Amino acid sequence: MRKIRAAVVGYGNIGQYVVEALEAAPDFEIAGIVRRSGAENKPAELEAYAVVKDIKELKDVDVAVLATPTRSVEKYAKEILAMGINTVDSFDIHTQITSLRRSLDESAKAGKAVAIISAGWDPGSDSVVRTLLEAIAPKGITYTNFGPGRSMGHSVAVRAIDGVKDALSMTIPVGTGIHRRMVYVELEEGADFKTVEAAIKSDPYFVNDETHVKQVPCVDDLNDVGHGVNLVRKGVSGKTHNQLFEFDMKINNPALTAQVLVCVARASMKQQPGCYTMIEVPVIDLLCGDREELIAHLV
Ligand SMILES: NC(=O)C1=CN([C@@H]2O[C@H](COP(=O)(O)OP(=O)(O)OC[C@H]3O[C@@H](n4cnc5c(N)ncnc54)[C@H](OP(=O)(O)O)[C@@H]3O)[C@@H](O)[C@H]2O)C=CC1
Ligand SMILES: N[C@@H](CCCC(=O)C(=O)O)C(=O)O
Repeated sequence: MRKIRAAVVGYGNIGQYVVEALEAAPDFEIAGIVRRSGAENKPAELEAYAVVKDIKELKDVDVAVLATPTRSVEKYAKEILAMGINTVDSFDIHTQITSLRRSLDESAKAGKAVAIISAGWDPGSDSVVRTLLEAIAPKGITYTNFGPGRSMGHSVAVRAIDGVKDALSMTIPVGTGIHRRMVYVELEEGADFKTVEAAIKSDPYFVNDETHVKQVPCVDDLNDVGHGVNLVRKGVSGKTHNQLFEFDMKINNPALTAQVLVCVARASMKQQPGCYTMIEVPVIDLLCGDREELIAHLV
């Protein structure tokens, strides 16, 4: 069996776990890792791999796993799709997903490649669960309650603000799909706390939620990448009320996000050119193995 050759773009929290998930997958091999600094200060665990500044320096890449900040996804995806290489990402600004999908659909078709976007756990695997629950109880309400836990996306958005050395954004569930954001910031020398606090509260990641910003001497002393979700739908199947479904998980956030990225990287190899979200991809395509055996085992 020819293995799928994957490149990992960005070696932060998610990127490190993507490398591990690719190493554990029987049908993948790592073509290399793309970093802004290239091979400079190459981490010991990447010794066996090519670490480069530009994906063009890697050979025969089938799919690029974008483990970059969400706000950099579109730029990287457009460049890579134009080379005819598939891309997968975990873009998580929910209100911008349809416009990213339209934009990357054009790029993917032009490059004769496939993009699967917003494929982490939320958006991502939770989106598939929400879709299934809505299909089996078409009328009703779904509540997605996160945490408590570290939101990587919110923490990345805060770290990008001028004057912030490190940040941790904790998502606290207050019930019925409403969340409080507790943001812990370590500031650069001379940075003004009030200016940073105002920038955080006006960022689209935070603007609609109750947000508290606290200055701390060392974010690393507080850091815990655990997270989770309690997703509940109560609704109506046919004309029958009171159908109640619940999906619950407690997870290591970057490890789960990375595993979802790897399974959609596999699925990208089986789609026609274009851009897809996870709910548009046949779930069997996420799995490795013989189709009939999977059906016999899972159906
Ligand atoms: N949908 C979902 O469920 C989830 C989505 N996510 C998304 O994953 C994204 C990445 O999270 P995380 O791994 O914690 O982020 P990190 O900041 O730890 O890693 C991102 C990496 O991308 C590279 N990079 C490329 N361009 C930039 C840039 N302009 N600024 C900073 N880094 C850049 C860097 O790697 P290098 O130095 O090697 O170039 C950096 O380390 C988040 O933005 C979040 O939205 C995360 C969890 C769940
Ligand atoms: N996109 C999140 C994962 C889902 C949880 C969430 O959205 C949140 O904590 O706000 C993340 O980046 O960690």
